[in-house]
Amino acid sequence: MVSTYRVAVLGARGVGKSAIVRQFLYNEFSEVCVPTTARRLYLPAVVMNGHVHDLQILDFPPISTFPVNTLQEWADACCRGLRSVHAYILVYDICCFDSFEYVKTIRQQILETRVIGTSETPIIIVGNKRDLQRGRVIPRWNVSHLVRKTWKCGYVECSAKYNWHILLLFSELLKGGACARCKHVHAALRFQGALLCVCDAHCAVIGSQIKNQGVFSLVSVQCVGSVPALRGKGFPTGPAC
Ligand SMILES: Nc1nc2c(ncn2[C@@H]2O[C@H](COP(=O)(O)OP(=O)(O)OP(=O)(O)O)[C@@H](O)[C@H]2O)c(=O)[nH]1
Repeated sequence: MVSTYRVAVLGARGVGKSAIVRQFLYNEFSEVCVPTTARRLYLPAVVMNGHVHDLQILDFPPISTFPVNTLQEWADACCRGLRSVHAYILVYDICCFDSFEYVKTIRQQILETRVIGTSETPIIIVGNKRDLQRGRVIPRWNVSHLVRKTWKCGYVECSAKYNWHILLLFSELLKGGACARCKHVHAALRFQGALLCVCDAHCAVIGSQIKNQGVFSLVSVQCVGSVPALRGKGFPTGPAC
């Protein structure tokens, strides 16, 4: 069966967490700032390098502290599921020093409180709003060196606005985590060279843009129910299907 890979997206207010997720899933971007007030769950399925992965992407509102234990995690509705994810995407705005400090703090708290046996949980640091490069507050090399060499985390800069490096970000994430766990995936579920996103919330044909970013291609974003080859293969389908 396809294994589910749970990913949490965290960061300070307004750094572009939701914009990154929505650009990845729906190829859309809005200049309007709508603050996230509750945790949002997205359930895409992606195919990468011939393997199907069920993803759970959890877009969290800014949290004040990472929950230190399960009790605290479940007492705060905004934090639910945060400690048990398989990977963290920590987003900062390259033009906002405080948002990088936030990422630093949350990363430290994750390390200090992480569940025993999850020491390998990957953390990817993301510098968003790369299109506003002129307003960058910390030189790229400094951040990249700190994150890669000292923290031993992945580092990606992207622009949700221009859909720049968004696929790269998710491909890095899958390469570092989900792909390593999916060696058992059945050959019948292989679809070469395609990345297919299925969102159960919308469950409709969303787009058919072809993108090539080396590691995988986004061939079409559509409801699995409308892809004959995938019917009956155990994929999640929403009510509209
Ligand atoms: N220029 C530029 N603006 C961006 C980019 N990504 C997001 N924004 C803008 O930044 C603002 C905040 O984006 P959101 O995606 O709502 O940020 P967020 O981190 O989810 O916000 P909260 O959940 O409320 O903390 C919006 O006005 C977006 O249009 C980007 O890559 N470039």
